[in-house]
Amino acid sequence: MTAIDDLPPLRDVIARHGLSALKSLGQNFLLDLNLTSRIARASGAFDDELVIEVGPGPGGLTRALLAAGARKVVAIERDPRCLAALAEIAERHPGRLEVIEGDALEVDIGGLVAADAAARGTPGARARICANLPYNVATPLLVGWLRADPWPPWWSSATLMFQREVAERIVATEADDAYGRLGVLAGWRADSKILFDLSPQAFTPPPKVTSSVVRVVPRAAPLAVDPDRLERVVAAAFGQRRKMLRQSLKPLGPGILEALAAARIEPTRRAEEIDVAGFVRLTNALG
Ligand SMILES: C[S@@+](CC[C@H](N)C(=O)[O-])C[C@H]1O[C@@H](n2cnc3c(N)ncnc32)[C@H](O)[C@@H]1O
Repeated sequence: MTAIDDLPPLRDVIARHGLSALKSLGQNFLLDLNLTSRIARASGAFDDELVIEVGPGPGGLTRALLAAGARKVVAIERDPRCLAALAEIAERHPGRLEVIEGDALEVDIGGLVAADAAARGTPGARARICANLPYNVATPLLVGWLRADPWPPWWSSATLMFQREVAERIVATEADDAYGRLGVLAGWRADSKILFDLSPQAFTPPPKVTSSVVRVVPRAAPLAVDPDRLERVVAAAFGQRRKMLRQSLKPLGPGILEALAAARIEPTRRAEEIDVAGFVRLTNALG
């Protein structure tokens, strides 16, 4: 295993701080520093950007991000047992690691990024997200980041670990079986790509499924539509995905056939056949 810093091996850190993995917190740790370095590098060149990491755990990926040249990492961790291990990393990299104890779903991460930018006199500067996400909150976190307001958002890219099945839903288009609500939201606001897979054995303890690293880059100018209304239309359409749109969209109220015509979509089509631009046209036509 390649040494990326002079901190002790992660297995020793875990043993010393009693960090037995908790299933309830989605804890599957990456202890192979070659792999954490690969994920950190997949985030791209850090230049002078801030990096946001959700769920640093014992700090394997955190160490890789710092070694790869992140100016500063802000890491949000829910498990207080991990704080002492992370403090050792912060001590070794003065001023470059800030650890926030809390639930990433509750923390105002955009506010933290704005505060960092203001303190440096670079208002509007954005952050990269890089994380081996806890699987139980990975999708809600990504959905929140994709729905950020204002847009373009506070993040310039996100390099994230997901279960392979979720990764496929994120990158899916109307040509794919995995296409659904997540694919429409991600396709509307971002460009997403699966970079590589990791087998369960890469993690301690191994999860039941294969994982994928996905890179998500926000679009500068997504098609204009109200996110809440788009979400309502897409939810209705995919709520009955095998039905024709003229049927599945009925709960949205009157005027469905007229809106479908205005959006140039045959009423006999099904949700899984409609691309992102089609859903945007339909939502705007529904008014
Ligand atoms: C899959 S582990 C990844 C740990 C570490 N980054 C690694 O790669 O070895 C997920 C981490 O997220 C933390 N976590 C779980 N839910 C969280 C939440 N809602 N907010 C912040 N951290 C959370 C867990 O305690 C755990 O440390």
